[in-house]
Amino acid sequence: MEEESKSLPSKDNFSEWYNELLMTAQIMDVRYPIKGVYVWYPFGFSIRKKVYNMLRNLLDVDHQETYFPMLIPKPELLKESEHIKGFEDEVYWVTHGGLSELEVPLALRPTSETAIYPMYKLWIRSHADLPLKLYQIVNTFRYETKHTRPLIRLREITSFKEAHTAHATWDDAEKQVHEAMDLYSEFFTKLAVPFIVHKRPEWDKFPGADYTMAFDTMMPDGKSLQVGTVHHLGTKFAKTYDITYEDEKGERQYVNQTCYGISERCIAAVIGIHGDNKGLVLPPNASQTQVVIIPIIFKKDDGGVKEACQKVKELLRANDIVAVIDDADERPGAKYYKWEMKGTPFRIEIGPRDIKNNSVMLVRRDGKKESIPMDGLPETVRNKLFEFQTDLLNAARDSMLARVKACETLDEAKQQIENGWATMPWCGEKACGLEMENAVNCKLLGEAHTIKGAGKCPICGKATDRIITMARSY
Ligand SMILES: Nc1ncnc2c1ncn2[C@@H]1O[C@H](COS(=O)(=O)NC(=O)[C@@H](N)CS)[C@@H](O)[C@H]1O
Repeated sequence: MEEESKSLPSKDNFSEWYNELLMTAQIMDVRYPIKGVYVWYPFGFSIRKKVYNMLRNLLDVDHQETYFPMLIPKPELLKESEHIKGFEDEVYWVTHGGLSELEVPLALRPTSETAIYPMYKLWIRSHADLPLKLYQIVNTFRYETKHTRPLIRLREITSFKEAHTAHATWDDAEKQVHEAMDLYSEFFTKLAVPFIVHKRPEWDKFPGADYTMAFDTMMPDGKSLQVGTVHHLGTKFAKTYDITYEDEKGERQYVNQTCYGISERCIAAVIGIHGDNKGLVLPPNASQTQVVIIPIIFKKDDGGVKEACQKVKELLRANDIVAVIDDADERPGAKYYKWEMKGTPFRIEIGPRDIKNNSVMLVRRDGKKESIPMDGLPETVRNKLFEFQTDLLNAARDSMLARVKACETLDEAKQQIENGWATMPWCGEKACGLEMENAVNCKLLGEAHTIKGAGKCPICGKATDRIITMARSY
């Protein structure tokens, strides 16, 4: 495919840089003729594949993967009133089969509670069937009216991982909420994406949920990106869909449920947070290729360089490190540019001098360059890969936390969210919360366990130790 050789705009203009990079690095093609619907380039899809395989491996420890229908009959979708209130203006409808109008309109799943839970009713009979922990990775459809953007706000969400669990008691479901949060923490840590977990305010929780825990990360423009959510659903859906089980005493009880979702926003976060003016910077767990080997040949006789490259590639692959040799007939500099644009974590340069010293030149994507001996090469490279992932995460976390600031007044908060997040005391009343959102023109992300403090609610003046985070959001 034709590589776009255009240079990137500066990352200081994040939105322009982000859009240009998605095309130049061949992640997603935004030219599909439906708003909010985009096309994966094969390279972008290789990132998705790597990232979602990692997510599957984490889930498959104690979940089972399955697949539910995309089409949902209107009566099923409308059953849970709070849920449908939250989604009715986002649902796409299928009204015809060929030339004939359908008797019952069918919704394209915006999320799959209303497709799955009628089946859970049929599948769950006794406490022995619990806990039931299933997930699927599917496309979902939401008629988003806010600004659509590839990987961030799509109308066809192409990589929607949704897990749906059922438990005997509210506490068991609460335990599952925490297990899901631990799994998400591990997943985002492996992607070197820092996050703060906020409990969403009552008025912004998932429609039909008891409460919502959200994983929020900060994009370079200071806006928050909700990259994952975990919802405690209590018995609301169980009562609506009559999902009951027979307990040990033979009595019928409603199940308690949770659901938790991650979409391709996790990839938007990796690209946005770690990328630089030369292109993508991919943590090893997000990149199909971890090391590209570049032969440095000056004259006809390559002095054994080609052979050495082959040996290094085989050595690394034998140790589960994905290495490729770029032996195209191109100047090394042109190769560096190409692989840096694609965000490959490491480059190994091998020239006659390296052969003589029995070493290779290891260049880390962020520029760190060092000569390492051939002896123990795979072990050294593996350690360097892990070091890179840790350095990326620490740098991103430090930069995010440096931009979260405790503010005394709403004016100060308004100023602060121009380029970061503000935290302020909040009495917990919805009226005050909504007034804070209006005054600062932002979203209240909610309260975070990790953010402590005390003060007076800026609206009603009541003393409180509840601290809330405010941010501009995607
Ligand atoms: N239009 C969208 N484009 C891309 N990602 C989205 C979009 N809408 C939501 N998401 C992502 O999908 C995650 C789950 O969506 S959700 O509405 O919060 N939760 C659910 O749908 C629940 N059924 C859990 S799967 C969100 O946390 C967000 O990261």
